[in-house]
Amino acid sequence: MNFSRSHTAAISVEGLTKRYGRTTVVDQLSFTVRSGAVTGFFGSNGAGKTTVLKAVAGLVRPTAGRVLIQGAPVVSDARVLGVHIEPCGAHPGRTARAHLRTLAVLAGLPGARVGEVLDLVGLDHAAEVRVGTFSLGMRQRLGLASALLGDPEILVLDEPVNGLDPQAIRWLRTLIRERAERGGTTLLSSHILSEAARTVDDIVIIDKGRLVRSDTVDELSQGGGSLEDVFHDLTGGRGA
Ligand SMILES: Nc1ncnc2c1ncn2[C@@H]1O[C@H](COP(=O)(O)OP(=O)(O)OP(=O)(O)O)[C@@H](O)[C@H]1O
Repeated sequence: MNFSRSHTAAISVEGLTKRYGRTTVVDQLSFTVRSGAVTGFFGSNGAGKTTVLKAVAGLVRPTAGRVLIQGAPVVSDARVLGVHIEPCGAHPGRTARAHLRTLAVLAGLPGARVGEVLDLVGLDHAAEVRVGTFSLGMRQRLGLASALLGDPEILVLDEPVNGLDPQAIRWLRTLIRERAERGGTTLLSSHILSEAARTVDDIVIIDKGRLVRSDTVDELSQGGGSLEDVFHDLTGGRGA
């Protein structure tokens, strides 16, 4: 099914600030994620990416500022927003199928969707296996399955290729690009800049919780630099 193409930004982060005690981890951050585009979200370790993605998902309450999803305050409709941020929250003693079934019931989604997403992420053979025995890559696949349950218009993924084997990385890239062809929006963080550069349309780079660059990949490449070069220039070579 195609997603409705809206002129509104899929996600607007407006003056987002998050402090833990006296430490400011996200500092007046503003950026938008275009509807129907794939946006890569980059920053060094500890730059604040996961905190921002959690705020987008409604899992972290901003100290100041706000996040809008399709122009409205944070939503919990699995058909609009699907999120995968590790840990995926599955009880180690439950099977993958039981975990997804519970999520489907809570989200009001048809039970048949569970088998579909297990197939989609290549976990059909492990559906009855307890999650506690899963490898990192299998946990990532389960997290992706959870996020994809509602075939959401907007997908938010925190380092989704972490732990995936080369076939799975290629599969995920194809899935994200096919979603974009249907008008689906994806915001993903990654440290693997060369892989991300093959997948994304737009980039957002943060450093110490602040925006340092928001651009399209086309504009970036017109400047002559690779994503990796630009990242290292803007973050002082601290590594992705
Ligand atoms: N619940 C919390 N309480 C206190 N500090 C926190 C909390 N969550 C995150 N932080 C701190 O906020 C900063 C940003 O963390 P965050 O996980 O958002 O960074 P990141 O860019 O995702 O890093 P990485 O690339 O290493 O995953 C870090 O210094 C982290 O220690």
